[in-house]
Amino acid sequence: MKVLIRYVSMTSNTEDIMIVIKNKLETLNCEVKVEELDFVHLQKLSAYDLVLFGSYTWGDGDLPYELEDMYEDLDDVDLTGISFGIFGSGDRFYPAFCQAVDLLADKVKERGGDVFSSLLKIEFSPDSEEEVLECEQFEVGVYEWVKEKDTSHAR
Ligand SMILES: Cc1cc2nc3c(=O)[nH]c(=O)nc-3n(C[C@H](O)[C@H](O)[C@H](O)COP(=O)(O)O)c2cc1C
Repeated sequence: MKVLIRYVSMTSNTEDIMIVIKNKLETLNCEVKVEELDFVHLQKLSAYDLVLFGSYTWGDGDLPYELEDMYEDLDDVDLTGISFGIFGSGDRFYPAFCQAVDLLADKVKERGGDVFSSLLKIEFSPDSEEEVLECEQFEVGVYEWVKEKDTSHAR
C-alpha cells in the first residue's frame, strides 16, 4: 500500500505521532512518503492508496497559520476517491481540544474525500505506552479500512 503522510508540527509533538504511525505502517509493508503539509498537490494525493494529514491546534481551536492557505485551496479541489486519515496533537487545557483535526476532517469530507471514521487526537507527544498503542491502533484501523475498501471494489 502506498501512503503519503503530510503534517505540520511546531514543537515536534505532531511529528512524534507521525513517527509512530510511519513505523507501524512500515511493519505492515507499506511504502510511506512523508512531506510537510503546505500545498494541496491534488494530482500527487491521488497517486496514493491512503493520505494522512496531521496537525497541531493553534489559537482558540484554530488551524496553524501555515495551513490557512492550504485549507482555502482545498475549496478548489475534488477529493473524491481518495482515502484519508487525520491525526493531530493538542492540549486538554484548551476547550477546543485538537479542533484542527476536526476542521481538516470536515473540509476533506466536504470536498468529497473519504475520511476514516476515527480521528486520532493525542495530548502533546505520545509518551505513554497507552498513547503509542492508541496511535498504532488508529493506524492499523485505517490500514484495514483501506484494504477492505479495495477488496470490496474488486468484487
Ligand atoms: C497559543 C497556543 C494556542 C493553542 N491552542 C490550542 C487549542 O485551541 N486546542 C488544543 O488542543 N491545543 C492548543 N494548543 C496546544 C498545541 O496544539 C499543543 O501544544 C501541541 O502539542 C503542539 O503540537 P506540535 O508540537 O506538533 O507543534 C495551543 C498552543 C499554543 C501555544
